Amino acid sequence: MESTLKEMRNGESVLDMNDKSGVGGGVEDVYGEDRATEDQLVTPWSFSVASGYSLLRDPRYNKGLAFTEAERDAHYLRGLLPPVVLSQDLQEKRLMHNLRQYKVPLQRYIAMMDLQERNERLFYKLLIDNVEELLPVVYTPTVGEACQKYGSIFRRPQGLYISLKEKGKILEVLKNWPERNIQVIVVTDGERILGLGDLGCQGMGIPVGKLSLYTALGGVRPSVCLPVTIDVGTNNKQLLEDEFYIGLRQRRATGQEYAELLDEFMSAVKQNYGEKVLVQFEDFANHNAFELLAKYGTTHLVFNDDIQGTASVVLAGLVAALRLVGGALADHTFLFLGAGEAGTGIAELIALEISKKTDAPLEEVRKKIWLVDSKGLIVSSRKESLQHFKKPWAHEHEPIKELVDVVKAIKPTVLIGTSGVGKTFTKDIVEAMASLNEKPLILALSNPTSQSECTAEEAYTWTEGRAIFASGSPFDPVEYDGKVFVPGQANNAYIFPGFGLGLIMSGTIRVHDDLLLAASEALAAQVTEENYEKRLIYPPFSNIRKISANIAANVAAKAYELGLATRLPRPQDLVKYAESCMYTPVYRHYR
Ligand SMILES: O=C([O-])CC(=O)C(=O)O
Ligand SMILES: [Mg+2]
Repeated sequence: MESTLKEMRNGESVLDMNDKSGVGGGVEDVYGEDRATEDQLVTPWSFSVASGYSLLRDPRYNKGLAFTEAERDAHYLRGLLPPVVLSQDLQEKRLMHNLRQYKVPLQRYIAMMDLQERNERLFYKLLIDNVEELLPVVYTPTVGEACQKYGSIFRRPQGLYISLKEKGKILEVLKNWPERNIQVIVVTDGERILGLGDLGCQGMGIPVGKLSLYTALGGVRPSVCLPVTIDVGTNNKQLLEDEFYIGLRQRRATGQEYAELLDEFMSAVKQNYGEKVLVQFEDFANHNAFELLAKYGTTHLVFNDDIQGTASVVLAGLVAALRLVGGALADHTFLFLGAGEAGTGIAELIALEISKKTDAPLEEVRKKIWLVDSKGLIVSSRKESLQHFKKPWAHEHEPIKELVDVVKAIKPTVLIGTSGVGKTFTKDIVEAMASLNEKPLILALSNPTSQSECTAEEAYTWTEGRAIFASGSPFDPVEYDGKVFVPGQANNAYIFPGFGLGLIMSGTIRVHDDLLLAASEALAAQVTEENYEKRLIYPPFSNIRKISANIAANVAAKAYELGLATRLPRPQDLVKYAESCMYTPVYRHYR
């Protein structure tokens, strides 16, 4: 009862299908999709071609009520569907209507995940066409709550789970995944999920969500994306006692045991997918995040979104904000609350940018950037007891404990929150910023919304409408004194999809800091006059596919310039090329 399912491409541009180096490239199989070449197909099981009943249950090919009469005849679907044939647009309208009936964000999340598992193209069509409405559902902030409750809302598994039980067998585990041609992996060990802490194995929501954005915002096709959660246990007592917890019920393995599992994973990835697969580290705890990036940065194509992606997006916002506050970056004084991955990552990229622009040595430039951690202002007298990533920021100053006193002493023009702790920019702190600056620049970056250092409304009201504000999680526009201010979302979702697309489409083999600067520059260039009028320092997400194409092009251009790109010859028009590589979610016709 098997039919051969062939797709006629309906206007979607697909990369040169015989060129495995391209985005989603590979060899066409009966699906008209790209699977691996024969010699790569060393699977423990074999593919079968879906038709009839199983076609309806294959989310990658299912179209539900949109199967045409001819398709219903050719693929044994007669009688398995009610008589009506709907257009994809009408399916979208119906689903959006249903989704809006749910008042509880988590219900919307579950409905979206169900759709992803049922009809992938329709899922991406909804997400792309309604990006501003649905981003907060499949991503920050709702994804945070979903991870907290992942065990009880668990339905079909998504992504690949690699736990201590799989030690010694990780290569085999990778081969269990149905796709051979993988180009982007997002991996977490769940130890620091957003600002919510250790969620263990339930952190899987994060790689799944991030990769949905790779496809929706960056146009990387879903079949080449692989979400991975490494489960080495959790130190979250509540989860360990939760009868619905889905992970290993033990405390976290550390030290050599941890390092060995990660090492086996990284080797298996390279062995199975080659050296051009991008591995994005997400939501690891500080110590591991910095170590893994340093360890694998020279041997693999790795990117830490929380350190590098966040840095690039924040730098873009700061550069854009100069249009509103005036001066050059070098004229500003920066103060961070939080000296972890995001804080030190952003600080370092700002310093690098200023140093390149002014020819001043990095050590000099760093002196205008101050960081506060849980013990207060980081100063040189603390140097011995500091973790290595904080040391560059230990400047000469007397110790100060309270943030409000630090603000008064350092007199920053820019205040950035990256501590993962909510409500820490209190009224007195924001007022102190307002008394020091005509237009105080305040970024409350911690996620999800519950961990935001202050709300948009607080930032505008406490500064009498003078603040330039952006936040990691989305806030609605705020009306103050007859004016409407639109807070920007300084979220790495602006950067990583386009950044990853740029790396993949150029066959780049290593991430370099200059590529992050190229991404920032491209993002900042997308902010328009109309945005600035609303005090917005990021372009709206509704234009994200165009923004991503521009980021991808600028990143690829820099990679070619640095000799890191292996896809030759270099395409002439990189923006056009990026656009031509992007996945579109319109249905294909099956013959
Ligand atoms: O997921 C987000 O919204 C941004 C991010 O990487 C984090 O907060 O860890
Ligand atoms: Mg993250």
